[in-house]
Formats: sequence, C-alpha cells, structure tokens
Amino acid sequence: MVAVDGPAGSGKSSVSRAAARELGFDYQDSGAAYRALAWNALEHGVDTEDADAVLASLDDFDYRIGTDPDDYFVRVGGTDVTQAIREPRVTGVVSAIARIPAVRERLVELFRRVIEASDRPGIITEGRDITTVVAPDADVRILLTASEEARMARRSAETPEHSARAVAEQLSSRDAQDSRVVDFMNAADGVTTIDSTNLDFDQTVSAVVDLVRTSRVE
Ligand SMILES: Nc1ncnc2c1ncn2[C@@H]1O[C@H](COP(=O)(O)OP(=O)(O)OP(=O)(O)O)[C@@H](O)[C@H]1O
Ligand SMILES: Nc1ccn([C@@H]2O[C@H](COP(=O)(O)O)[C@@H](O)[C@H]2O)c(=O)n1
Repeated sequence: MVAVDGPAGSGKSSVSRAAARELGFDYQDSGAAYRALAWNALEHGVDTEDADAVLASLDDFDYRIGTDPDDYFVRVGGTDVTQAIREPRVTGVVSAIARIPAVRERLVELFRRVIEASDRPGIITEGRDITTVVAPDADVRILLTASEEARMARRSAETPEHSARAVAEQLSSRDAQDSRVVDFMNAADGVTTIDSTNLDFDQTVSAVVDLVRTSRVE
C-alpha cells in the first residue's frame, strides 16, 4: 500500500496513476469522492454550506470509482461524472464539503474499503490525508510537492482557455481552505518528500516507482 499526499496541482493524480501502471498496482483518486459528492449536491440542489444536508445526501450516494490505472472512471448512480467533477463549479464548492468532519469520516471508511478490495500486488491512494489519516500504516508514504509557481504554471497549461491569474487564484485559495482541515504541506514523521519543482513528469514518476521498489511493497 502506497499513500501519496500533496497540495493542488502537485501531480498527485497524474504521477500516482502513471506509477501504478508501471508497478502493476491499483490507483485510487480520493479527491474524486469529494468532488463527486459536491457534484451530487449541486445536481440535487443541496446547499453545500449546510453540513446536515450534505451529510444526509451521503445516504443514497451511489459512488463507484475505477481503480485500474488504464480504466479510470467515476460514476454516481448511472451517470459517468469523470469529466463533470473537474468543472470549475464543482472545484469551487468541493472544499466546503471536505471540511465537514462527519463527511470526512464516512469517506475515510470508503477509501479503506476500496484499498481492502484491491486484488493487485499493491494500490496507490492519493489525496490530502492519506499518509496521516486514511493509511498512516502504509508501506510507503509520500508527500509529493512542487513550488506554488510550478504548480500554477502546470495547471494553467492544462486550461489555456482560462486566464493564468484566475487559475492561480483558484489553486491558492483551495489550498488555503483545505489546509485548515489537514496538513498536506509538511511531511509527517516517516513520510518521504518528493519535490518535483525541477523534475519533469517522467522523472517524477520514476522517483515514486524507485522509492516503492526499494521499499519492496507487496
Ligand atoms: N513533474 C512534473 N513536471 C511537469 N508537469 C507535471 C509534473 N507533475 C505533474 N505535472 C502536470 O501537472 C498537472 C497537474 O497534475 P495533477 O492533476 O496530477 O495534480 P494533482 O496534484 O492531482 O492536482 P489536484 O489536487 O488539483 O487534482 C498535470 O497537467 C500534470 O501532467
Ligand atoms: N484526501 C483528500 C482528497 C481530497 N480532498 C478534498 O477534495 C478536493 C478535490 O481533491 P483533488 O485531489 O481532486 O484536487 C480537495 O480540494 C479537498 O478539498 C480532501 O479533503 N482530502
């Protein structure tokens, strides 16, 4: 079991997915669950600032995620929301949902069930509190980081249709909100920091794969 945390745009999802593919592991994107719950709330007119209403929406939240790195999908009920959960309207409200403690408890249980259900030699789960809360006993725990400037530039390159300034503001405001709930800027004891500021994508994936292989995770 491999746990990866880090701030927005640090490469957690793309690097973890590529590393899982190379290792023959499963890959779990935990942020997708918070995003899917936010999408579900918006879709059903649930007030995302109303903690009780958001919590109640979890009762019939039929969430499915693909953990095969070559077959990644996110579904809510019969709807494929893989793309929809990346839309700015969802990104704009997801932190409000993620700061509700009871929601976090329920999703932590869900993440652990997905980890237990994996039948591959390993699973990489990435997010904000994986190294500290979801899987503090993971065989390998990584804080994947990069300078704010590098993260903003990478995120901005993905969405040239949006102004670089707007992308940068959204990224830093989300980090500020999220870091009030969990600390993903500083490595906890036993967590290895991989700083990709001066690494390209392939070098970053290799750094993760090499660390896992040296740690002989099974
Ligand atoms: N070392 C790197 N060099 C260059 N680009 C990178 C590197 N690592 C990741 N990227 C790119 O940076 C962008 C952001 O990566 P990614 O979406 O994986 O980040 P994330 O941490 O999952 O973000 P978020 O938490 O906002 O979902 C992607 O376009 C990815 O390809
Ligand atoms: N372990 C996690 C993962 C995510 N969050 C919250 O979800 C948001 C979206 O996550 P992405 O990784 O897809 O960007 C994120 O901004 C957090 O609010 C979380 O709290 N814990």
